[in-house]
Amino acid sequence: MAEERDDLAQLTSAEADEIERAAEAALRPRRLAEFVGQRVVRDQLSLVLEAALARRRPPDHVLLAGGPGLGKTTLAMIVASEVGAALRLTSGPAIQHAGDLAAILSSVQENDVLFIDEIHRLARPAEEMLYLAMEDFRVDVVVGKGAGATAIPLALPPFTVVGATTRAGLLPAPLRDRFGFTGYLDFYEVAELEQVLERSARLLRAELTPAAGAEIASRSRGTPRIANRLLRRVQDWAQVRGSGVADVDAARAALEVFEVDERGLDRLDRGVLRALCVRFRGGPVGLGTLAVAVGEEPETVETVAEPFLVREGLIARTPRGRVATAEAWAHLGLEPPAPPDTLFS
Ligand SMILES: Nc1ncnc2c1ncn2[C@@H]1O[C@H](COP(=O)(O)OP(=O)(O)OP(=O)(O)O)[C@@H](O)[C@H]1O
Repeated sequence: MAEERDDLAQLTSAEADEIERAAEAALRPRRLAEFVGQRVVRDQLSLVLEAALARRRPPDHVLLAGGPGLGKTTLAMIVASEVGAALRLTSGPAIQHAGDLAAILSSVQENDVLFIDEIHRLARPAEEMLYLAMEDFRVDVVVGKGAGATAIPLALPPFTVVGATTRAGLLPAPLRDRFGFTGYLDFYEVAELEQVLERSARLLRAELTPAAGAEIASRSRGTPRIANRLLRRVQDWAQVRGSGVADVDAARAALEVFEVDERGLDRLDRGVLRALCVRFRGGPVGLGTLAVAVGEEPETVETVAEPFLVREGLIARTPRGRVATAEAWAHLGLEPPAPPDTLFS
């Protein structure tokens, strides 16, 4: 019975994920000119793509590094559409064995853009196969097993790999070196997120007031995916509980329902801060211990919550671990513990 309930919960969350993905896909900009913000990466990429078009050659391999939801997949799709190429999508975790990658590579067509999400999670043998494919446009297909196995070299047509990673530091240098260009995506400014929201509201036919756009943008953790998601929740609130217009009152009410505070911190962010301050008395504490305390994977805490909390000046990373700043205590409305040497003075 409990198992059945678990299955049901899984199914509904999988369905919910599917709905979120579809909603996200509908809002993706298709051309570089529609892509808001990230001026440096946009300029660099536009140069790489224009040069490739002028030479009538596929663009150099591109690596996109940056936190979740900052636009890596969107940019990969834009690379393909700007050069009129077909896009093929895969991801590091989906490629368990070198054979999986060999199958993908051997079906690549000339000029294709092969997008590999979470490329830092590729298995080592697949990584080595990818170096060769990226550099020499060749893949060695192994036929047979054991002592009788032979590698048959297969020439590949010229194509472009676009890799995406939330953790560029984990990529081995030989793989990083095979990319002709690396674009680093950073958090967005509030004004840029306002532009993202204005465009999304237009596509969703939502009536979003500029003040509500500003309110949502300032609480979106510098991330377009979050801005779009919050917009949909505000639209829900406006339709169900409000006047239909996504105004600033609807925005504030909806964000309260969804537990996004005035600085944009969500449940996970606050959970991390609270654990750090209350349970570990402000730290220093290691990432793994902190992750266990909030019931999350260390990678989730490190890539999703921490970069934003560090940028906001709420957490500091020290060689001995994470520590809460004075601002973190103030944000939670708590008093930091007195330093030990003042206890007896
Ligand atoms: N610069 C941008 N302008 C407009 N919309 C954007 C921009 N960047 C991202 N978005 C929107 O944010 C959503 C998430 O973007 P995307 O899927 O490209 O992020 P990602 O970096 O690939 O995330 P992940 O690492 O989780 O795969 C998309 O729906 C897209 O529409």
